[in-house]
Amino acid sequence: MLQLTDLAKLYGDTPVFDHVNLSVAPGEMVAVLGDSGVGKSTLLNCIAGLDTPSRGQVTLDGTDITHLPEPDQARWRRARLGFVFQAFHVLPHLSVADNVALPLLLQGRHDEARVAQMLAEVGLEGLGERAPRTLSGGQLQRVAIARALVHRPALVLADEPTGNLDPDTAERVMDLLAAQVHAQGSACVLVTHSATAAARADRRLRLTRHGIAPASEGRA
Ligand SMILES: Nc1ncnc2c1ncn2[C@@H]1O[C@H](COP(=O)(O)OP(=O)(O)OP(=O)(O)O)[C@@H](O)[C@H]1O
Repeated sequence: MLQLTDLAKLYGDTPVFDHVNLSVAPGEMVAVLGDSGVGKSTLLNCIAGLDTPSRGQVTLDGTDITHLPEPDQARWRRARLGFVFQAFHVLPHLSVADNVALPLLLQGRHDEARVAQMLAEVGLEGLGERAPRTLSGGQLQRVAIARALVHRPALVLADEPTGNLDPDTAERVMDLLAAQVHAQGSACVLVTHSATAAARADRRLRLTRHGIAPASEGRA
């Protein structure tokens, strides 16, 4: 269970966001919508420990991430977190399979069967030896999803994962992400501008300067 308690990020006296309270259950996908610049990416980075909140707490399964010393936080990220980005961030000099294997290798684990299973789950069976540059955008995002989930993380953070994809591919990628998150029981926070992508989430919330609240339907 992911828990954000009274989380705030300020620059000087100016809040980007404040009073963010949120619980995300295992296997639940929550979409965070909000105007451009309201701090959605900053919120994800604060949850991941890549940015420091000015106030409040992030806990995952009872562990307070916000106040872990950096080496422990990095270990926590490697073991418990999967991240999917808009720009895929697939490493160009590694094969597709080696990209997917990366989170396992960073923990000193070799598990070819698990990598093959993930490639099959995202519909990339047989493409493991290919170089990323030979794949389409939709296929690259499938690689990124397989990589984000291969180590069975408790928490998956997705920042505009369909932002670089055409509408049909975006729908298929979101179906895949939602199915994987549900099947593996990971809590997932999805940041998106896309109403279609947000529709795949179990809940939709809107981030404002003053907090986070259920999004009114019909407004992305
Ligand atoms: N050093 C800084 N000083 C003051 N404000 C900053 C600083 N760095 C970032 N900001 C502000 O923090 C806000 C958060 O930006 P962020 O990228 O998280 O928003 P976003 O909701 O993800 O935007 P978008 O939807 O456009 O990607 C922005 O309004 C930005 O201007």
